[in-house]
Order: sequence, then C-alpha cells, then structure tokens
Amino acid sequence: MNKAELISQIRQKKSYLCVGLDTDLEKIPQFLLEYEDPIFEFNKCIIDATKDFAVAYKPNIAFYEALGAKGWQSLEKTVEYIPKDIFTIADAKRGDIGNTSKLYAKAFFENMDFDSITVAPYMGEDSVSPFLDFPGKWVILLAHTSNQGSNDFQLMTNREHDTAFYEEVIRKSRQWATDDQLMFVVGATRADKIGQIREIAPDNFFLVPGVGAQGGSLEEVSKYGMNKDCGLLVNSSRGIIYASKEEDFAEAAGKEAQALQQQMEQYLAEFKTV
Ligand SMILES: O=c1ccn([C@@H]2O[C@H](COP(=O)(O)O)[C@@H](O)[C@H]2O)c(=O)[nH]1
Repeated sequence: MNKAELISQIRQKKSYLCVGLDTDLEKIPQFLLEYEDPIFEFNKCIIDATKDFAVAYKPNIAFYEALGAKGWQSLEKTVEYIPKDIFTIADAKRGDIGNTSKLYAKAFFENMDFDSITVAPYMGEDSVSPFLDFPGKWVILLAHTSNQGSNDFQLMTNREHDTAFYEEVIRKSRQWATDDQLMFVVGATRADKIGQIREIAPDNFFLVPGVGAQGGSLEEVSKYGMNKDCGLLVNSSRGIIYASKEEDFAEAAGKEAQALQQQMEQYLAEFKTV
C-alpha cells in the first residue's frame, strides 16, 4: 500500500488506529482452544469486529514464532484474512548483515504479503537497505521506543551535535529512503518528545505503540505528533484484543476500537495541520 492509499483510508474511516494482534494462547478465551487453530480463530473474530475502525493491523511476530510451525501457519492465514485495503505491519524488529536482511525481507514481503516490517537501526544502512529494495513495501525503523530501557542508548548524547542517539537515527536514515517507504516507531510514552521528532521528520508517518496497557496519552500524541496528512498510526494491542476474555471478546474488542476511533475523529478535526 502506498502513502496516498494509506492517507485515503485514514480520511475515509476518520481513524488512525492500528490494532495489535499480540495473540497469546494463555490469554484468549479458553473455549477457543477446541478449534483446530485457536490463534487464527481468535484473530478472525477480532478482525471482523474491528475492521471498520482500524486502518492497520500489527501482528507481533514473537507471539507466532513462539508456537513453532503452527504459529507461522496461524500468522500466514491471519495476514491473508486481513482486508487488502488495510495496512499490515510485521512487528518483527529485524535487521542484520545485508544478505541476511534480504532473506528477512523475502520472508515477510514475498512469502507473506506484509506491507511493512519493523526494523532495528543499530546495524546501520546496509542492514536496512535490503528491506527498501522491495517496491511498495515499507520499513518502520525503531527510533524512540516506549519501554523504560529506551533511555539506556536512545537518549545518549552526541556531544558534537548536542543531539540524542534517536535523533541521529532519524536524521541519518531519512537520507536512505523517501517518506513513501520509511516510518519511525515513536512510543506514546514519549509524547513529550514527539513534537520535536515531528520537526526532524515532518512528512514521515510514525507508528506509535504504548497507548492503552502502557498508559501513553492518545490526546498528547495526536496534539504534538500529527502533520498535514495525519502522519500517525497509533497502536493498541492488549487494550483492544483482551477487552473481555469471555464469550463476548470480539464484541468488547469492537467497542474498544470504536471508542478509540471516535477520539481519533475528534483529534483529526482538532489537531491535523492544514
Ligand atoms: O516501542 C515499542 C515498539 C513496539 N511495541 C510493541 O507494540 C505492542 C504494544 O502492545 P500493548 O499491548 O498495546 O502495550 C507490542 O506488540 C509491543 O511489542 C511497543 O510496545 N513499544
């Protein structure tokens, strides 16, 4: 999916919601365990219930990899099931020497038809560029993540330029790709920094995890992070998919997604720059 198509989805649905499919056998309603593929069954119900309110889905690959071959099958079926006009993110956080990155890209962009993949920038340009060689596909580079440990390296200061490491990542990587191919992960728990990050990357989309279970503020992220195209995909995983662990889990997920979409509709009217 290209940038214009993504923006058009955001306009149509008045939403920049990404639903995280962090599907865990221990957390899904136990009656689903009777199905042959409980993970896919759960995802299918969640997708059906939330697709009118979401512009993106983000399966976190760890939840599928941990189940071995069966987990990969559930993931493949899930990606196939997501409607084609909805953006898909493989939250895999890959990145390695060039020939290895190339095969990671093949796995997620060719074997499975994901629109994008999250990539760790630590190994530099030649670890990221193989993902950019796939036309129409996106790299979502970790910039300033939502976890506490992000302070360990991402805030280190480059004394020469008086900039934090995450700023260097953004400035440098913007030279490798257009804003049609490159997004950045900025945690919702970093809302205090998102305005400044927007100045460094005015046109790139940001994938923003950390609202809901991690306590980030949707309002602040929207107020300081939005640009003229919206420029945000805000993710919630546990807050939506585990809104209920009973028989009504899909309905509860739908309600939670709709509540977020309604706030987003309001923030789009209030904060989107012209
Ligand atoms: O900085 C980051 C990068 C990725 N994540 C991932 O997003 C979801 C968040 O889940 P919630 O349940 O909504 O907290 C999860 O898959 C993380 O691995 C992140 O949280 N922060």
